[in-house]
Amino acid sequence: MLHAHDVAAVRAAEELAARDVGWDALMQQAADALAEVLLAELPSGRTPVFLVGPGNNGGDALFAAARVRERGFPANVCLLDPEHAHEAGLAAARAAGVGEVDEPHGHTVVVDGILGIGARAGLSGRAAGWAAWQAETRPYTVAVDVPSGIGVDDGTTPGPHLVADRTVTFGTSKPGLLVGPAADAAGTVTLAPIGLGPYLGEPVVEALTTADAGVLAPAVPHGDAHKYTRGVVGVRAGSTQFPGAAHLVVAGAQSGPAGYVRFVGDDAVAQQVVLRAPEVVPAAGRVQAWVVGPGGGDDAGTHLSAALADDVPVVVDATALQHLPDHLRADVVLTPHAGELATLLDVDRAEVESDPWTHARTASGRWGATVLLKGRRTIVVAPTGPTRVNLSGTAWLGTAGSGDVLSGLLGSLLASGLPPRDAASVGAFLHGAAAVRANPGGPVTATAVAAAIPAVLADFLAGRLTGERDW
Ligand SMILES: NC(=O)C1=CN([C@@H]2O[C@H](COP(=O)(O)OP(=O)(O)OC[C@H]3O[C@@H](n4cnc5c(N)ncnc54)[C@H](OP(=O)(O)O)[C@@H]3O)[C@@H](O)[C@H]2O)[C@@H](O)CC1
Ligand SMILES: Nc1ncnc2c1ncn2[C@@H]1O[C@H](COP(=O)(O)OP(=O)(O)O)[C@@H](O)[C@H]1O
Repeated sequence: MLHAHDVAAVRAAEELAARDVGWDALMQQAADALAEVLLAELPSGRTPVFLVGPGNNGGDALFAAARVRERGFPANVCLLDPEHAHEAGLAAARAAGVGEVDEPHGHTVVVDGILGIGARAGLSGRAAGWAAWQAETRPYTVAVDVPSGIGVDDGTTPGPHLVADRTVTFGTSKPGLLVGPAADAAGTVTLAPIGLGPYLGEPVVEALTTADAGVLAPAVPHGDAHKYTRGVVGVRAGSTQFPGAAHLVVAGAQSGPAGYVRFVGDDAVAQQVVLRAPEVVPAAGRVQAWVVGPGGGDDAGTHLSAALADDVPVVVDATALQHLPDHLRADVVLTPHAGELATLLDVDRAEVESDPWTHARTASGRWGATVLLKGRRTIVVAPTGPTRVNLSGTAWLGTAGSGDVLSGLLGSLLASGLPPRDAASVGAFLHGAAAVRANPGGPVTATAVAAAIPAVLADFLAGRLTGERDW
């Protein structure tokens, strides 16, 4: 599991760690880790420019520049505010023979040490000018701790900021490196442990990795399992207008760990479902989880009420999202995309896209439900506990019907006994990985994604899942 902590938590951990080892030791560890990445990573034959701000982030950059120079490589520094540069860092850089330039122009490799977690989002003045130059010329850029100018705690980018190819972050990840538009500005994130671990509390954001198969443990059938103990998932989806959605939700439901799929809906649609998927039982009955909404017709509200009355976990997607009662429960998983969440909250889609985490939390708070906000980095917010962000998948997954497959898979995971946060986050993770598996580097259909899920799930359980992301 990857973990991210907010600025207040990092500050508190820093204080505690510094009491034990001293501030200078923390900064030297950060600079060491940064220099190692730079030495391994910087394109040879080009002189990097280290952009240096007034705080400790600039200090890290200065010490790292000194190390790079000491190892025989060229390095220039460019000070945002020479009067306020980190004193010891500047002395070290000068002693090592680092060059000093007034402006970064002409450099094709940049180390961004302008601002770190002490920054307010949005750069101004000279730093904003550097951001504009960087956006125009696109030098290869490594950010120190965070790209300067992003919203570190919320993942927003309300003003000028740098865009990195790689970010070397210290101690723990930060929410802004994982969620929202800021995460796109971070590039590939490398975590440099600097000994903060023992001092950090519960993270605010987590992300599953290929090593987290443990979350699926409650869903794995044991020797004496049968189809009912594995869980029954009920599907209330599709309509005569959108019969395909019924097939896709069923395909998603069949791809997961549950042992039994029921379908409840229009008779003609039910007949078609059984023709394509003869394992499905087209009759109401006891279920351990419901999926309601994809391709739903005029009766989507009735289906939602019926599913909620059952007092089992319910996945609410698409049409059913238009019929929410005032209050829901934590085991109800709402699965909007940004447009649907905007409608639910009566805001513009662009507002949701510019600050997805805040909007997902607002919806979770308003309905008391678990919210899975779909997108490039799908976000899962439950009423309590850390947010989960999904880092698997591919932009090819943005294809009609793939959300229907996801809702079916989520229903299966819930029916098999996973708690809502785990079901939603591992469902998004497997769904994204299946899209890559179905056709690495190319287009996929929602049907192909569903077909790829069982093998991806098996590889995940066996700890041999690779290539889960192609971005
Ligand atoms: N995590 C750890 O344990 C360790 C952390 N370390 C490193 O420390 C970094 C945090 O350092 P930091 O606290 O000195 O803050 P930092 O980000 O350099 O900036 C503060 C300065 O920026 C200014 N300023 C703020 N916003 C601004 C804006 N929008 N536009 C313009 N200026 C703005 C602000 O000025 P003021 O707010 O006073 O006006 C102040 O002068 C952290 O990211 C990591 O790299 C490591 O050394 C080792 C251990
Ligand atoms: N750019 C992207 N990168 C990765 N995944 C994406 C991207 N765009 C969409 N997705 C994923 O594709 C799925 C689309 O779901 P949805 O919008 O509900 O489609 P539909 O309603 O057609 O089924 C979601 O799982 C979403 O996270």
